[in-house]
Amino acid sequence: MSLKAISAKDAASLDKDLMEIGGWSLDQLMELAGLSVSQAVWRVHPPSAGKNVLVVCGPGNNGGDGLVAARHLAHYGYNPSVFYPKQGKNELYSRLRTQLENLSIPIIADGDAFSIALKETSLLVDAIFGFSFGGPLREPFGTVISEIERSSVPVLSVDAPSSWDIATGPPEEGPGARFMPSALISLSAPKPCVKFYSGRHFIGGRFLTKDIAEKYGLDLPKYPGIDQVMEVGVDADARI
Ligand SMILES: NC(=O)C1=CN([C@@H]2O[C@H](COP(=O)(O)OP(=O)(O)OC[C@H]3O[C@@H](n4cnc5c(N)ncnc54)[C@H](O)[C@@H]3O)[C@@H](O)[C@H]2O)[C@H](O)CC1
Ligand SMILES: [K+]
Repeated sequence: MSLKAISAKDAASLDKDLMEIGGWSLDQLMELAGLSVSQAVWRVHPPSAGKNVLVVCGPGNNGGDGLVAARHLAHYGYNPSVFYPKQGKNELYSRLRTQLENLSIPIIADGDAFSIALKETSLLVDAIFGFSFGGPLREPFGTVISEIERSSVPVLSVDAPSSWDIATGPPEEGPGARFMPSALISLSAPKPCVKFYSGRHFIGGRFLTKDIAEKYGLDLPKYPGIDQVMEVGVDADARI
């Protein structure tokens, strides 16, 4: 099956609609997004495949999804750790950090500790940037993406492969030019850059209503049963 993609501009507008018209708070959306991420992790990498999961979080809401996912992963029996080099400043992120600390989930901010954690993990969750990424990578993220590219650890990207332009995909050169995660979970709807992606593809964020899907011309995924994720297809799979 294929799902219609949503541009970065429309994705931001859809989130605004959910919050301003739909009665949602950001915490709620992020909780469901992060829950979906944790379920996608379980699908691609059950604990029997290795319990160490390194969640790399960026400074925005994509990073927030990663913080939520790390908490759920701990409750599922994984040993998550979080690399959070540029920590989001607002109260929402600070509450999410407290929740992780109360589960004794290590939160590291230092590049050397990240290099060590990368060698010890069996899966990396890329929650660095989502649909608001733009322009050349600013440090420390160029170095971080280069290290991830060089490593052989499988990667699940949240919403978009970090460093890829949301519309035009991987950069032609530099960090990210060879970045191809083995799994991707698109939230609400695939982003246009999914056409450059090959690997397992999931959709998550089970909160869209029929009205909002129609307003943005999106498909409502038919999630099976109580699942928060649905596998879309083995190959890049989106109509734009
Ligand atoms: N509807 C949903 O499914 C929901 C999805 N969510 C997630 O939110 C992100 C989008 O979050 P946003 O805060 O708008 O932006 P990002 O996290 O993508 O990044 C912003 C962050 O990154 C910095 N930045 C941007 N470009 C660069 C660069 N070139 N170099 C370095 N840093 C950069 C910028 O300064 C900001 O700090 C979406 O993708 C989903 O994952 C929500 O959870 C809610 C519901
Ligand atoms: K990402």
